[in-house]
Amino acid sequence: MTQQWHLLRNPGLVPVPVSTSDEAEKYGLDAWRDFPRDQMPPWEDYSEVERVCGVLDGVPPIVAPYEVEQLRRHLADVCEGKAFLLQGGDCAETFIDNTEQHVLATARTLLQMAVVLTYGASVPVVKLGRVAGQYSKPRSSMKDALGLPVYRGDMFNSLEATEDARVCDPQRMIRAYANAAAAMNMLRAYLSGGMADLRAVHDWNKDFVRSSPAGERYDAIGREIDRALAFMSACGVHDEALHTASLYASHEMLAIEYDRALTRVYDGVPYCLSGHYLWIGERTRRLDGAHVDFLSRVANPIGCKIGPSASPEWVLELCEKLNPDNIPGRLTIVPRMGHAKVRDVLPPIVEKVTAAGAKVVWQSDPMHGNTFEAASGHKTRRFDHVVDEVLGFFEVHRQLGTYPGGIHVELTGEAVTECLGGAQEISEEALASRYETACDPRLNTQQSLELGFLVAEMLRH
Ligand SMILES: O=C[C@H](O)[C@H](O)COP(=O)(O)O
Ligand SMILES: C=C(OP(=O)(O)O)C(=O)O
Repeated sequence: MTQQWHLLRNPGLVPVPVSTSDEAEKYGLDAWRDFPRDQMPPWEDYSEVERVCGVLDGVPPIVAPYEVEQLRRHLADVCEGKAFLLQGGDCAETFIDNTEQHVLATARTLLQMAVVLTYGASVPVVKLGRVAGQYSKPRSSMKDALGLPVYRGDMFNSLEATEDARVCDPQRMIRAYANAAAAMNMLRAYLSGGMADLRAVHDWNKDFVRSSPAGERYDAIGREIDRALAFMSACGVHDEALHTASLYASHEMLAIEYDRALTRVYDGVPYCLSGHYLWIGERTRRLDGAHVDFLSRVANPIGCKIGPSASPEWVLELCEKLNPDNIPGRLTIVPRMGHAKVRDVLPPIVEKVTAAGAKVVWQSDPMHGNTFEAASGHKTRRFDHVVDEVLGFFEVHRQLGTYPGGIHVELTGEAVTECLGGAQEISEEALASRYETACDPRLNTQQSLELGFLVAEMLRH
């Protein structure tokens, strides 16, 4: 199917489920079923999966097509160097942590980072949460350290360490849907109801600058933002944009049955409405595979992670497959090379894609190539390595004259101790004190804000 990108002509028109197999065939929405599929959950009874999907086929989706289009247009601005993309949130959202406190803390941290990044980049920052649906995880091994079937995310099984809890249960897709819908509902309400007020967000940042051991370094930017806000207020600028913000929802598109069940056709165009933006991970990006095929059929903006083994030729083929009409904002390429490799591996990829004229957003994921196991057995990352990978990503783009469009980080708005270093100097010994992630280590609030300030400095220079 050729993508039919268009502005939404009638926002009141209702998207409809793909109810007949003829219709699904027309859009190729079930073609993925015939392709090789990595990370396939070991369902015990596929007919139960189909029954659950039958329920999800008829529910109201989590996001609306006009929002998806809005995000795609914002990402087109990123593609053209007129905006910057900030994406972040839990590695793995869990049902138990889907509380107001947890979800709003993530949103608040993203808003705080976005303010300093907006100032550093002097362009709007597009905010994309790993929220309201990040419930599935690709894994490197099928067994965990205890020899149990591995945890695959709350969409599939439970983190609890028993054989029974690790059985993949299709009913969990219904819980994932309900939790995602509740989180999205609450985020919309708070973000349009005062939480995103620029002055309030800046005040939280001032608290951070006051309390951070590295506060002195960030004080200058904090004061400059203060002056800019005072200037705008003196000029009588009271624009709505100063009080509200849009935070879009994203998740890894791993549970294809779930995302397919939440796909609707709107005005002749299929949208996957389980989230605004979906990405394909490093472990499921094969060109002839089910994940790439499914995302090639829906009109959402999408991303693909690429690790150091991705060749320039392969990345170009991926661009042709996922964005045949070369629509700006449709495709984001997310290098996650590791800080020691990014400067060597990324340049030929960016050169090849740029020379071919392929329009993509380049976004750095400085987390996934920098994971290692501490002596205590905790999976961790060093804050310095994270910063260095972003720096390397910026250096590559500066040298090539291309645009470093954004960052994608695993973070939480809570004071966890999962990543080493930062101004708080979290040590290996301290990791155990608040190590709460269900999968990979996240930057805590302070480390996230510190990263925001450091990236703002990079953007200014
Ligand atoms: O978040 C990404 C992956 O799901 C994660 O890094 C896999 O972790 P594992 O290597 O422990 O399976
Ligand atoms: C699995 C993830 O990343 P990657 O595919 O890059 O390992 C992720 O971002 O959750």
